[in-house]
Amino acid sequence: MTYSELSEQIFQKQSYLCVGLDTDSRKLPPHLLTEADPVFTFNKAIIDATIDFAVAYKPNIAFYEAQGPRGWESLQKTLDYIPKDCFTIADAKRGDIGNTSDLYARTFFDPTAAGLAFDSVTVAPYMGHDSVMPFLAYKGKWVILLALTSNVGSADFQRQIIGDQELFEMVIETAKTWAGPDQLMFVVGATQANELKRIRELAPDNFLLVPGVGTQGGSLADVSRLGLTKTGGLLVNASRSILYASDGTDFADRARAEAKALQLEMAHHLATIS
Ligand SMILES: O=C(O)c1cc(=O)[nH]c(=O)n1[C@@H]1O[C@H](COP(=O)(O)O)[C@@H](O)[C@H]1O
Repeated sequence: MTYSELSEQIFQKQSYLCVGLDTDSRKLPPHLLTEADPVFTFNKAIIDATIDFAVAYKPNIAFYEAQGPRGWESLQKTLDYIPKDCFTIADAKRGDIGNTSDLYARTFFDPTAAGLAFDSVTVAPYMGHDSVMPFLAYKGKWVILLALTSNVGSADFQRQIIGDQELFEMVIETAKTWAGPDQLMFVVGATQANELKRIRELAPDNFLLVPGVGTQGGSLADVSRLGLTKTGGLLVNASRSILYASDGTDFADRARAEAKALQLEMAHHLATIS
């Protein structure tokens, strides 16, 4: 999906919601456990329930890998089920020496080589340019680079001062020389809204993937006020607050209500940008 197609979807759906498919087999509604593939059955119901309100879906790969080969199968079926006009994110947080990153990129981008057909993958910047380039070699695919993450440990390295800037600022400035906003997004945690003004100065045109609203307590209002741009420029993720709103037979209805509430607030914020 291109930058302008993603932007169009946001204005069409009046939403920049990304539903995080962090499907934990231990948290599934009990009545689904007799299904042949409970994880896929759950994901299918969540996608059906939220599709009117979401522009993106982000399966976190850990939840699937932890299930062994069955998990990978559930992931493949889930990706195939997501409508093609939605942006898809493999939240894998990969990055390694070049030849290894090359295989990670194949895993998430190249169905002709037994891989998956995601639009994007999350990548850790720590190993530098040659660990990121193999992902960027796939034209039409996106790298979503960790900049300032939502967790407390983000202070350990990302907030350290190097020269006259913090490490996450250096990551953004340097990575911008590797690819344009048509292929590169940055992850900024919703819990880091105070830094969004500075981040928008450094990256005015890049999409930001912002996880951490809902269960982690980030504010959608603050993120939207400081992060929205004329093209949208944001994908705000919520996982647990949508997926596990209920573990009863009403789980999909409750997930839909959570997603709808976020979308309604997003429509309101979109109306404030001209
Ligand atoms: O890259 C991410 O998506 C990510 C980065 C970050 O800084 N914080 C963060 O929570 N995430 C992911 O976003 C999702 C957040 O889930 P909830 O807190 O349940 O909404 C999880 O899949 C996390 O792995």
